[in-house]
Amino acid sequence: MTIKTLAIVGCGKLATIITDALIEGFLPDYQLIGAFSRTVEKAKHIADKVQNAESGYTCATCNSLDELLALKPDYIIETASPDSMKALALPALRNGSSIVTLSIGAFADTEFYAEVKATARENNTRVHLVSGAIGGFDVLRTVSLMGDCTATFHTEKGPNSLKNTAVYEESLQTEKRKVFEGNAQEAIALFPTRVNVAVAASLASVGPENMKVSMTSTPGFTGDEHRIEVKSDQVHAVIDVYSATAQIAGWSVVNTLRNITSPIVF
Ligand SMILES: NC(=O)C1=CN([C@@H]2O[C@H](COP(=O)(O)OP(=O)(O)OC[C@H]3O[C@@H](n4cnc5c(N)ncnc54)[C@H](OP(=O)(O)O)[C@@H]3O)[C@@H](O)[C@H]2O)C=CC1
Ligand SMILES: O=C([O-])CC(=O)C(=O)O
Repeated sequence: MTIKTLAIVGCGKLATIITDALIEGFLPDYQLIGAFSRTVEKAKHIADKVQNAESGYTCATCNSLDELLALKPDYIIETASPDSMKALALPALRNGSSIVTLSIGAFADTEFYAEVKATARENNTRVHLVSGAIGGFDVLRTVSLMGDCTATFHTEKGPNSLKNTAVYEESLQTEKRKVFEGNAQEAIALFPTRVNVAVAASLASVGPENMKVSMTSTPGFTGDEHRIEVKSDQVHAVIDVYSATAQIAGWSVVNTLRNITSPIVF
């Protein structure tokens, strides 16, 4: 197996988990050669981790996306935001870099999604939508291939994780309430970095316009509880995932990268 090169865009909490996993030996088929983030110190923090691990190669702190693209990485890990994914996807694919992304909400824009698919195909590159804080893409995709089906996504969060969103009110600290009902496109428009999972599940099944999404705020609730349900005339599948923190999303990138180079593919 030849070594694949990686670069990371968006050097926050999840990028740190992925970098630490690489340093700890979970990604032996990869070298992390570049990091870029809105705040350059954060990119430097990631690059320094790799340098300090004496990995025998250089990880560059990039001052712009163009600088990162110039490194011609085989894979770009996107752990920034749906907006940043929108800005980098087409230039990265045209550059010959495949993408592993957590900000799947970017693909709620169906025109953009179609353009990304066409560009990846033209450039012999791929976009990997990681399972993130959920799972079950296999069953969602399989059931939707078999014929008509319906799919719903419900998420439960604590009020503190809704602060700085349009639905937040102090009363949520004491009252349990449904704070959102709509489709996956409407959900990601209202919560741009909190329901990437709903868009991901919709793309794996009925599409962002047809996925019914709801969100409940529960006082004192810690973490996220996601329930995805897909129903057809033959199959009824329920996928429940509770996570106390978003760490599972970082590890899902590690899992996807391992799958890419593994002789056995899940
Ligand atoms: N699919 C899933 O299950 C999940 C997906 N996510 C997605 O992953 C992303 C990362 O999560 P997390 O690590 O917790 O978030 P953090 O806020 O810890 O890290 C994101 C980093 O990306 C940087 N950033 C933001 N926008 C840009 C941009 N346009 N260009 C370059 N850098 C940028 C931020 O910079 P600065 O420091 O300057 O703010 C920050 O350092 C989330 O925004 C969300 O979209 C998260 C959880 C689950
Ligand atoms: O962490 C989660 O449960 C989900 C999340 O932030 C996202 O999908 O963007």
